[in-house]
This record gives sequence, C-alpha cells and structure tokens, in this order.
Amino acid sequence: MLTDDFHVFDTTLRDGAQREGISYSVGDKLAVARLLDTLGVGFIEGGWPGAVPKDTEFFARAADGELKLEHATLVAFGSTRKAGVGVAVDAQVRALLDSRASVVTLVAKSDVWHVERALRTSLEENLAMVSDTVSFLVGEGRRVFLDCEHFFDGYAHDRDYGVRVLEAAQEAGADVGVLCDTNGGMLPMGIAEIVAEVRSRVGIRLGIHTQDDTGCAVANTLAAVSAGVTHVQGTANGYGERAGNANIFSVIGGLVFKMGLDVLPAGTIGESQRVAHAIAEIANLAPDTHAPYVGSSAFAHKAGLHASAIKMGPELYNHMSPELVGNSQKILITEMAGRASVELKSAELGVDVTGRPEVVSSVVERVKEREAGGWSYEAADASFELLVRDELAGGSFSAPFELESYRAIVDRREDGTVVTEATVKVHADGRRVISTAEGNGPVNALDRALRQALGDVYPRLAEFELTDFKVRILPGKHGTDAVTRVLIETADAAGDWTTVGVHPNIIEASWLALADAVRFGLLPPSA
Ligand SMILES: CC(=O)SCCNC(=O)CCNC(=O)[C@H](O)C(C)(C)COP(=O)(O)OP(=O)(O)OC[C@H]1O[C@@H](n2cnc3c(N)ncnc32)[C@H](O)[C@@H]1OP(=O)(O)O
Ligand SMILES: CC(=O)C(=O)O
Repeated sequence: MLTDDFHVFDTTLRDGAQREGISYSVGDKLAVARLLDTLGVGFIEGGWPGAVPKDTEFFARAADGELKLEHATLVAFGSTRKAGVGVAVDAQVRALLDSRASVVTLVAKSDVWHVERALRTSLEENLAMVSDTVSFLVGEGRRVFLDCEHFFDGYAHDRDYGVRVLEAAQEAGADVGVLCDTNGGMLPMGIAEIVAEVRSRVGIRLGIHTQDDTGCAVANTLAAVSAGVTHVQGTANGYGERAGNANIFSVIGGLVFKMGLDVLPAGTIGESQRVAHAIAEIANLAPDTHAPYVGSSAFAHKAGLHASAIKMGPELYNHMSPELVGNSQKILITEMAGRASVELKSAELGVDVTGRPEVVSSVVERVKEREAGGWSYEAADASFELLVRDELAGGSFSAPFELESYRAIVDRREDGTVVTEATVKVHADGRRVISTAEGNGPVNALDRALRQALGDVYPRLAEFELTDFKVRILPGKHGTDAVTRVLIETADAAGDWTTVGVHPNIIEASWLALADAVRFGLLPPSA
C-alpha cells in the first residue's frame, strides 16, 4: 500500500515549529523539508504563508526551485476565511493561493464552544466559512485537507456539530477531514470509539492529529488508524506546541513494524535515525537519547540477564531489529553486567575473548569492584577495551609509555595572574624523557607535557584533540572521602573515544583518564 492509499503527513515545519525554543531560519526549513523527503513522507506542511513572514518566503523559495522533493508534496497551512468576510477578498486565503502550494490544509473550528466563545460567530456562519473556503480553493485547483480543531472535545459538547463540519467540507470538495485532539487531553480508548462512530456517519476520508499532553499522542494516532483513519499527522521527534505532537518516527514505526502497513516508499524507513538526529541538530536541540526507535539508547542493554539472553538471539530482548530504522544495538558495561555482557561488548569492540572464560570472569569482577569505587565504564568504551586487553595479556598488555612521575604546579602571583606548569617523566621506546609545559590549568599543562614528551616517538599524537572533559564529584561512602570521576573524550580524523579516571585527587583522576586516552589512541590498528 502506498501513495494515496495512506497519507503520512508531516507538520514539523508548522506545528513542530510552535514548540517553545525552536526558531528556524528559512534555510533551516528548506533543509528540514529535504530531510523529511528522504524519509519518504507523503506530505510536508511547510508553515502558514501570509501569517508568518518566514513561511511566506519559504514557500516562495520552494516554488522558485530551491526545494526539489522526490517523494513528498508541499502543503500550505491556513485558516478558513474570517467571519463576515468574503472569501475572495480574505487576505489569509489569498496568501494560500500565492504560496503556489498544490495542497492546502485549512484549520476550522469544529467545537461549538470555540465557534461561540473564540470565533464569536454563529454555528451556521462557521459552516459557511468552511464551505466557502474549501470550494474557493478547490475551484482554484487546490487539493484541500480540513483540520477540524478541537474535534474530540467538541464531540463531548455537541456530537452532531463536528459531523456537520465534516459534511460541509466534503460537499465543498475537501479530500480529508482531520480529527484534531488540539488540547491533547484524549486517551486511546476514547479516540478509537469516536473515530469509529464518526466513520459510520460520514463519507469523507478521515485523518488524525494528536497532541501529547497526556503522553498518548502516538498511541492515540495508532488507535485512530486501527479505527479506520488513513491519514496521520506527526512531527519529527514529537516537536510541537506545549508537550508536543505525535512523534512521526514512532508513528511510522508503529504503522510499519507493528501494524504491517506499508506506508513509506521502499527503503526509506532505514533513514529514520539519521533524519531524526539531523533535524534535532537544525532545531538546535539535543537528540532525545531515549526516544523509541531512533534514540541512541533505544536498543541499549545494561542488565546482565538481558545480555545473556541476547547472546542466544538478539530478538529475545529487542522488539525489532534496530538496523531497520538505521539504529544499532548497544551493550552497556556497568556494575549490572555479567559474563555475557562482557562477551557481547568485547565482540562489539572487536576484541576476541572466545575460549577465555577466566578472562571474562575476571573482567566482570574488576568492573564490579571498580564501579563500587566510583568508576563508570558505561560511557567509557575505550577504557573498558583497555581493561579487557590488559586481562587478556595477563596484566602485561603493552603500553606505549611508562610513567615515572608527574608534577603539576599552580602559581597564583601577587598581580593576580595564574600560571600553571606540569612536568612529566616517562619512558618510551627505550628512552627516559622529561618534559615541562604550561597550560591554562593543571590538566591542560599535563596533557601538553605528555604530548611533548611522546611527540617524537608517536607523531600521531599531534592529531589527537581533547574534545570534552567532564568532572563529577562522588560523595564518599561509610566514612570514606569523596572521589572524583573524570571522563575525557578525545578525537582524531578517524573518530572519537572516551576514557575514565577515578581518584580522590582530581589531578590524578584526570591523569588516569588522559593516560588511557593516549594509550587507546595509539593502539595499533590490528590490536
Ligand atoms: C491548533 C493550531 O495550532 S492552529 C495553528 C495556530 N498557529 C498560529 O497561530 C501561528 C500563526 N499565527 C499568526 O501569525 C497570527 O495569529 C495570525 C496572523 C494568524 C492572526 O493574527 P491577528 O490577525 O493579529 O489575530 P489574532 O491572532 O489575535 O486572532 C486570530 C483571529 O483569527 C480568528 N480565527 C481563529 N481561528 C479561525 C478559523 N479557524 N477560521 C477563521 N478565523 C479564525 C480569531 O477569531 C481571531 O479573529 P479576530 O482578529 O477577528 O478576533
Ligand atoms: C490543527 C492543529 O494543529 C490542532 O488542532 O492541534
């Protein structure tokens, strides 16, 4: 089933842009539209031309050739004509035509409370506003979808009025009547019941638009589909007004993988994670690591018991194969790990521990013991890999250098300047090297001194860049002192890696993480 049999309608650029904190430039909107097109959605609602100047410009630039869509049709959003105003002279309606979009979504009131209290007009005039605006736009060659605002709340106030709105829209030539849970207060049972009832009363194709105020937007959307709607609206990452909209990646995942509906073109669903994260970047928001389907933790397993079953078959603890949405499974190594976790994680890192059960057991023991002392390997794969390699080599895994000693001095002078200096004494390549460097703090000075000391032996060190440094003070337990945990992220042209160090002294914790970063970065490719 494809194309017009089922509509996947994205409103990231209209309702999604109503989220607090999002402000796209026109260039951003064009980039988001291109990404959504690669996901294969059928419709992209680009904004409200005539109301929002950036949206007017977006449609103009799109129509002038800046937006070439392979799968999607661009949709302009606007409202029905104003009460008491002729449709042909209504400025907002004219702006919809001027946008040159071939499809228009009109928002219309479908709840008597809203007609009477918000629009402050008569129920009959509102029906005429729907009818006039739809037939005018259809007469101008546009395809029209009608968003029935507050449809579900309105059903509680007057269950016939919303149906009359849908009938007026259909008679005037609208293609879809979208039932909107505008205030987001519905639950799936109510949605399914009302959709089924409305379906039995009207002939127009029905759609669903849900807000996430009860945390049920995706469930409500899927419930509506199971009750017969064939047009679903959602936004990337669930962005939207207040608590957000139905997350389009979860909606698509549910439709395709759980309901067996073939709603996207062949092969595009594998773009889900990439598109989700790229749109988050453009929106200037951190991707939600725990988002269903597309979050980087969506298939992450921490519990040892989970890992032990996954070893027998990934399907035992995954509801689907993560690769189908462009994601991947992750095994986390923490105090909750067991032997299977260590085996799977080692395999993930490319370290072969097969036939070495004693190594696996001692890694598990070391991890548990160290985690009890404040270490955390969950985010420090590189330090974990070094630990496994060290155990495999019986504690004598070759290190690129040996530390003899280091010293860091912070000199706060009378004039207020602060000078930091560090000296390291290391042995590498059969030589003893002493090196001193200054830095903007003791860790920076140590890092510089170490690179300087090893630079001649390992020229690759010049490519390493310390990209992140996180410090956490962990409270002491049972009368012991607090310890400091340092996570260091290092990058070179080939990728990045994270290491950890823990010690009561912050400089030593940093040194341990720094030394691991260098050791890991200098591992030979075949290691
Ligand atoms: C549920 C949703 O998310 S719908 C999408 C909502 N999105 C937005 O509001 C974003 C863009 N909005 C805007 O830029 C502005 O609100 C505009 C340009 C649309 C209107 O601005 P203004 O003319 O200054 O009016 P204002 O925002 O104060 O009020 C909206 C007007 O539209 C009327 N209106 C509201 N819904 C409808 C409708 N479905 N059909 C016709 N008129 C409507 C209101 O009655 C009000 O009319 P009034 O000015 O005669 O009182
Ligand atoms: C149209 C829309 O965004 C709503 O009713 O929530």
